[in-house]
Amino acid sequence: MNSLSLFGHTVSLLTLASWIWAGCVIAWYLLRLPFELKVRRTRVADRRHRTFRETALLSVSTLGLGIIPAAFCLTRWPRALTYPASALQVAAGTLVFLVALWLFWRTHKDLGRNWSVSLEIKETHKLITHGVYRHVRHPMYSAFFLWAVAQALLLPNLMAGLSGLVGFGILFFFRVGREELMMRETFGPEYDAYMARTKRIIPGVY
Ligand SMILES: C[S@@+](CC[C@H](N)C(=O)[O-])C[C@H]1O[C@@H](n2cnc3c(N)ncnc32)[C@H](O)[C@@H]1O
Repeated sequence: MNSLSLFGHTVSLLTLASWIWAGCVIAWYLLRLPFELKVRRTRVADRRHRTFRETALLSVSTLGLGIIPAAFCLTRWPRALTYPASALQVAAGTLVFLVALWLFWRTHKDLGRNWSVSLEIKETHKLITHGVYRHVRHPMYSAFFLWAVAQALLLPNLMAGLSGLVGFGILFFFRVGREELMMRETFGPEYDAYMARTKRIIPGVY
């Protein structure tokens, strides 16, 4: 099945999957907006870790999770790497994106004013170890990985589908060690103990 009827119109599965991807990405930023407005009023104590390298990593991630898939949804480029969409794949991708959205919202609720896009420490920074932070140290990164998996399922194109896993994977693996070092420098034994009882992104596994 490569097309279906929606409100009397025939829509290809690929078009539907592109709309779902775009809708979930818009929802992601709308969910973040109130938290982003709130943290703007929180003063930063340490921004030594907000380096050019951080900006480069954020750009690579945005390219893989946003720009390349958006270009595919709008232009179908690169056509040669597209394969037939399957309804099961689109349904699974939608489900994974919904779980990612929930987890992303939950991490913002738990982190509150301690959240920042890049690596920094606020003046009133508190170590959060409750809510979803009880299960893993980096649940927001788990949510981003789920977005990347959902993208791979939703977009039947080898480049647009997999660019999220590559782009966010690069950000994660080059950032996570530095973030943990920054947290250990700030919170000392409290963070060491937290590290000893939790995994990074998958409870009990990694
Ligand atoms: C983009 S957020 C990601 C947070 C976390 N790595 C995650 O994936 O859920 C990065 C900022 O969150 C803050 N942060 C990370 N873990 C934290 C924790 N357990 N408690 C409070 N702040 C934390 C750090 O100050 C860092 O600059």
